[in-house]
Amino acid sequence: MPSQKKDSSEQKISRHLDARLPMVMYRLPLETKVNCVFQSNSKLNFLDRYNQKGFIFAPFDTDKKEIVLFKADETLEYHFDSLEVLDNGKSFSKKEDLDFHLRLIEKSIERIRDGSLKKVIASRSINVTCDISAVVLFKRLLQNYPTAFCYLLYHPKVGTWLGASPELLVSVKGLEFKTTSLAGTLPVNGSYLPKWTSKELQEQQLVTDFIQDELQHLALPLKISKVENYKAGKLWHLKSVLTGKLNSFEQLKKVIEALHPTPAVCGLPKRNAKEFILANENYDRDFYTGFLGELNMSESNSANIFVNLRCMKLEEGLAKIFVGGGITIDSVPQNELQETIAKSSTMLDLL
Ligand SMILES: C=C(O[C@@H]1C=C(C(=O)O)C=C[C@H]1O)C(=O)O
Repeated sequence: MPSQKKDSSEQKISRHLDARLPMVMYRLPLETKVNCVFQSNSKLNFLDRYNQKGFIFAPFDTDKKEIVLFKADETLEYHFDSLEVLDNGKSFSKKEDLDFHLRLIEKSIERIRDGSLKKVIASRSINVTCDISAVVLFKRLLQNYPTAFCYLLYHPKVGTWLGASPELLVSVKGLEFKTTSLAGTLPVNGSYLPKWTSKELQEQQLVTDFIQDELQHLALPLKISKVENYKAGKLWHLKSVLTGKLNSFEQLKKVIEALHPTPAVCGLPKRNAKEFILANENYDRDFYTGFLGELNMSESNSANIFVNLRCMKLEEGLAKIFVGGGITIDSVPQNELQETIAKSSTMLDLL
């Protein structure tokens, strides 16, 4: 793109951030176009109808906190040039409680053994010192994760969040909709394909079955693809794509309410898993494992909503990174702990 246009985009973004006004920058998977949404006042708006236009940001616990809507008072697009050199020096210090997380995993397995849960996602937060600007971190995200949904958002009443999500919650175009079942994690090992065990295959199947059950109540003719390997940064996941047709765009609300939080980020049965998470994790998930994305931005009756994973919240001199993993009857605690360490590298590699 002509550098003059890019400079003016960057100036606009800096001016908006300096004025402490709400804004979002995001790039859809495999695209180079970066979309910017600027809200012209600092009001905290909440979503009431899914036919509104803007960018939505939902917490994990939608019973306690509402879904934030960034209004698109002004929008701007530019193309990210991946040849920008964005070196990082890697100097940070990390604070995390690995023992607590190991105990949480063990407790999760106990609950699964006693029959009150079938699957639960145990997660944790890691505090890392960070004095890099949010915009620079966002550029590194764009450069490192071309296949992810990358975003940076700021709202004076919500904070600064950024992430590279591998997981589509739901996309709609006209009445056609798509969702994904993503679960099971193994580290990428050179050019070798992942060797899945029954643990990962089963935990991903639980997610697919849940989506199928939930969406059947909405009378959607659902097509389910074969399970495939899906690479997200340095991790492999198992993924199926589920597609169907809505009766009307208004059904999107019901679809999202039926799906969120899926057993990829919460567990089964949904209510017991959520209660277990809220009672036993030692931090507030806030917007991690919530969902976010564009609503009616490119055309009417369209949406591209992702699960808020591989993300962090920036605070004064600090990055809070959030990571979790699915625990099932076959989980080995040390392996599950290692999985969260591997997942944390998606954000740590930027610092
Ligand atoms: C919960 C996270 O990831 C989710 C859990 C996965 C798993 O348990 O294998 C895989 C992908 C995501 O659905 C996370 O990245 O924090």
